[in-house]
Amino acid sequence: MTPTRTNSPVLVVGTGLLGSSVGLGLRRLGVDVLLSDASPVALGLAADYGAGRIAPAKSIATAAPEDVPQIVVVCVPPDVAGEVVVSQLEAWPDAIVTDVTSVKVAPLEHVIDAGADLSRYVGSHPMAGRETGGPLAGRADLFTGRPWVVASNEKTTVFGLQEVEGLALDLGSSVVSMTAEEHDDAVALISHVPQLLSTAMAERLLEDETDATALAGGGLRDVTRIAASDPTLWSQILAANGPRVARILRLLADDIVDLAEALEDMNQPGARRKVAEHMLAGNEGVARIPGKHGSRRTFTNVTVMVDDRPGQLARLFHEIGEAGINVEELDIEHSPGANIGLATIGVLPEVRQKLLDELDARGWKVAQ
Ligand SMILES: NC(=O)C1=CN([C@@H]2O[C@H](COP(=O)(O)OP(=O)(O)OC[C@H]3O[C@@H](n4cnc5c(N)ncnc54)[C@H](O)[C@@H]3O)[C@@H](O)[C@H]2O)C=CC1
Ligand SMILES: O=C(O)C(=O)Cc1ccc(O)cc1
Repeated sequence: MTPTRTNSPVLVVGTGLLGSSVGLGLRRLGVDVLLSDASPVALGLAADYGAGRIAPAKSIATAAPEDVPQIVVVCVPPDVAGEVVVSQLEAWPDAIVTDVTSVKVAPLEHVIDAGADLSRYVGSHPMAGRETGGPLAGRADLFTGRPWVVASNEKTTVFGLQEVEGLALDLGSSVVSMTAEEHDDAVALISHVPQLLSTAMAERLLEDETDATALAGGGLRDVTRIAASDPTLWSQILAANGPRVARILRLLADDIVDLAEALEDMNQPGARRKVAEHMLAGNEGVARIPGKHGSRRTFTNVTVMVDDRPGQLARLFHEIGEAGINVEELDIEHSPGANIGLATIGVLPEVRQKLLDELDARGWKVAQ
């Protein structure tokens, strides 16, 4: 077993999607994981699926030495995260306690207001998730390659920071340090508002009486993918970050009204320019989203038509590999009504021409 930064045992409180993923990831590294959950069903399922063993004790008072956690990871819904962090700080007076809640100011304020030991609480947030919750959705590799925010406070110790950063690194994440306020500002923009926009667009589809969705391609799918998220979890996340989210929503509403006014009469002076300026600003914004490995490098796409037959994608990748070209990004879409798939391959701009030549030489049809 590779040595880990995380010492055994780790206690995971809340064994849904996040908790069971933490457990599965740590078990894979050989770390001893104790599990606890208010729901016996969620707890039993997580244990049965290999996320760890059911914690025999709820506090240091009754725990055998081998069942006393060094670090407690609180993975419960946002509404109860603060109080669970406080109760875990009290139950395990020598442990570092972190939580993975999607907001960071509310749990921190709860710990401060409760007068609990702030020096042992280090809030954190892995920027990785799925639309479905519960232990069965857990994945050992959920955090691999994803940023994990560690939000220290004025009482945080070097030891506490090391413990939480070690956990994130062991689970394959890259650590990003910021304050709780900086975190909540950032997630309002990159996670909470996008969730609401996706939801609002998907909600418009309820008005579709002409079965327009049958024509839907990648654009609509990309924009509405996260509209399938869990309403209970998201109501709690949004309630804990309301004013920050509302501020950005209002700016967005201004942009949308501006666009609608231009579109209502495209012959009015400046209307076309206004639409073009919004499109250009969007191009600039999207170029800011980091690509692979967190770099801001952008890739150029080549879309290849692939027959919908077994083995065709494997052949495509094998041949690209043979040509010595690295695939940086990949997207696969089925063309509605046709027996072909569209494989969009992102490569470094400098190898684009080589890729086009190699595909052509091997008889592949390039769609754009
Ligand atoms: N779902 C996602 O994509 C992500 C969620 N998060 C955060 O992770 C946390 C957990 O979310 P999920 O795992 O998705 O939720 P989940 O619903 O899958 O799991 C939550 C678990 O907490 C348990 N629980 C509820 N109250 C409890 C209490 N008082 N004591 C002990 N256990 C309790 C529930 O029984 C459930 O098993 C949330 O705070 C969320 O903001 C963070 C990153 C991504
Ligand atoms: O929003 C995203 O990009 C996701 O991948 C899903 C997600 C949901 C909630 C979080 O707290 C963090 C990530």
